[in-house]
Amino acid sequence: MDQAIPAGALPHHADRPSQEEAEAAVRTLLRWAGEDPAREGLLDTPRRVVKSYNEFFQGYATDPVALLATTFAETDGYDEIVLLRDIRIESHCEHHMVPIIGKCHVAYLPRRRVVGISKLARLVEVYARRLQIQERLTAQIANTLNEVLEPHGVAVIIEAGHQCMSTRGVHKPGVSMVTSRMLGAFRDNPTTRSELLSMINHSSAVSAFE
Ligand SMILES: Nc1nc2c(ncn2[C@@H]2O[C@H](COP(=O)(O)OP(=O)(O)OP(=O)(O)O)[C@@H](O)[C@H]2O)c(=O)[nH]1
Ligand SMILES: [Zn+2]
Repeated sequence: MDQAIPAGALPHHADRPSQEEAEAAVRTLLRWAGEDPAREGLLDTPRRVVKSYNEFFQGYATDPVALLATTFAETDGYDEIVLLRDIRIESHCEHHMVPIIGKCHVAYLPRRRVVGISKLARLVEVYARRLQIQERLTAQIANTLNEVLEPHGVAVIIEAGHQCMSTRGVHKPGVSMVTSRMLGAFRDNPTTRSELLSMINHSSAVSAFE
């Protein structure tokens, strides 16, 4: 698991700045940008920004390991790939604090137990709602799933656009970054890996079942 930010870390520690301090910091940035924080349209902005940050960074308040605590053993021996694909990713880049938007595929090969599928999406959410680089986001999801479920294999693939590359800096819209973390059978067995890739690539039938 990541050394700098352990999966179970809850960085909402005792010296966390108060709501008032966070709002004052937003007023400082508004003044820095050339604005008057006292004008009518901006009076509520610090409160809204802090509320938004609370949502963007919710992931620090949840223990990802605890999310995967409920598992099911009555699977009649199901031991094929379980894949949740096209999970929307909304994260923020830790260098510029601007959005990373994309999608994520999470797969595992169950050993004995399976986890509720919503928990896979929640796991993605917990790590995405932190300041991230895409490589670490990918690795954290895969490592946590691997350590908690101890499956035969785990695969996480993320494709995302980084607004720090499209709306500022190098200004290259339409560029996506693709990262993957393959563990166990997905790493060692080419047949298992290519089965996963064909499952990811076949056209979706989900609208027929929703
Ligand atoms: N590897 C990786 N790099 C990222 C990610 N998100 C942003 N970056 C890059 O992080 C780098 C930060 O580089 P710096 O040179 O310190 O920052 P900067 O001066 O703002 O760089 P520019 O974006 O090139 O203007 C940039 O190259 C970004 O494109 C990510 O998820 N993974
Ligand atoms: Zn960035």
